[in-house]
Amino acid sequence: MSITVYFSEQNCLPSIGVEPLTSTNQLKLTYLSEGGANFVFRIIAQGPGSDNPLNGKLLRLRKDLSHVQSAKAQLEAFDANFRPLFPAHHVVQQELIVLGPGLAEALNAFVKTVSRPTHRLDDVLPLDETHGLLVTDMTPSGSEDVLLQLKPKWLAQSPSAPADAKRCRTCALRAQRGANRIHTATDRQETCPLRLVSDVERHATEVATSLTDDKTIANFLIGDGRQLLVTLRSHQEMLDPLGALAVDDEDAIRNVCRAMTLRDCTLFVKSSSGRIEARLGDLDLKLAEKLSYWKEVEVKLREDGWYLNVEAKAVWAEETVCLLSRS
Ligand SMILES: O=P(O)(O)O[C@@H]1[C@@H](OP(=O)(O)O)[C@H](OP(=O)(O)O)[C@H](O)[C@H](OP(=O)(O)O)[C@H]1OP(=O)(O)O
Ligand SMILES: Nc1ncnc2c1ncn2[C@@H]1O[C@H](COP(=O)(O)OP(=O)(O)OP(=O)(O)O)[C@@H](O)[C@H]1O
Repeated sequence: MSITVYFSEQNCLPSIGVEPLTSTNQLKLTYLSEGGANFVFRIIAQGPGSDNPLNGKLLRLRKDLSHVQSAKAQLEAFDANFRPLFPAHHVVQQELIVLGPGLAEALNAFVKTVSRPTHRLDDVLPLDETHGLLVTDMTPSGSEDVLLQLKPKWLAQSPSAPADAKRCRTCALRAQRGANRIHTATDRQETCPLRLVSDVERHATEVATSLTDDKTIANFLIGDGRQLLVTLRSHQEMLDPLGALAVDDEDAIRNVCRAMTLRDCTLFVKSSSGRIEARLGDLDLKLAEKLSYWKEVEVKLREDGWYLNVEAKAVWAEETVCLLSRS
């Protein structure tokens, strides 16, 4: 299932709409996926061999939800906070695209016809958004291609954790949620981020091979890709050296938001014919409204013994995954 759209350049910006203009390329959009904040569409040329000026890019369009920023604001935040932190080839690139009149209405009708997560069926595109984002397409293109999509999460311990912790922030939260039978996608991976970036090769290798059966990707994670993870870790640490519980001034809060974004971003690793492309995505700046929630999480992890693995007897389980509990 697809929807036909027309591509053109307007004042040096790419543009798509539902009305053909002079010198336009006819393209098709198919629904790829969606999250809590955005819809993601594939962009396909109309016929085999046809020119696709947007080849290698996906269309990411924001949802009509109050917590989601406009495309321009998303791009500004990305440029100001994250683009400078990593080499360009290691980041999912973003650029603006103009949305023509009637496109949002057409896409809202289109997404009603495709198979989507049931809990997101009420989500729609806003009718007054003038722009979308073109992002680097990390989906596998050939049948031999393999994609690993993972959240590296907290690559260093939380500064709010006790010094003698037996669990890192990611493992502590997983244990706490697990006691309530709640498991996020990251929890289900059952990995410890500290082990992934451990200097002890055995730890990093075990985590990498548990994340993927693809040898080229596993070797990348413990080889050339390690530098990217270590850079990510150092930005997480530098932006939040004190922990959410200790911050109160505006600059520090802004940096915690940046650090929390880097602790929740996605690493896409694509292997095509032995070649690796690795990029960090989902670098959408988190908003300061979440600070009280992050503080609350830290207080509970500390007070209820999740960091120290001395949680209440009824829910106690010996920690076996976290680096801090292993030799
Ligand atoms: O609380 P965490 O560390 O599990 O991270 C949340 C993620 O959970 P997961 O990575 O799956 O374990 C969670 O991911 P899912 O929705 O579970 O896919 C969100 O990314 C959440 O951020 P936001 O509320 O959407 O801004 C994330 O919340 P924050 O990073 O803002 O705390
Ligand atoms: N650049 C990309 N390349 C390949 N797949 C992508 C890309 N960007 C997004 N996706 C796919 O689309 C899904 C939803 O996209 P995305 O995570 O950007 O949505 P979101 O609404 O911002 O998510 P969240 O719920 O974290 O706010 C991703 O989980 C991923 O599978």
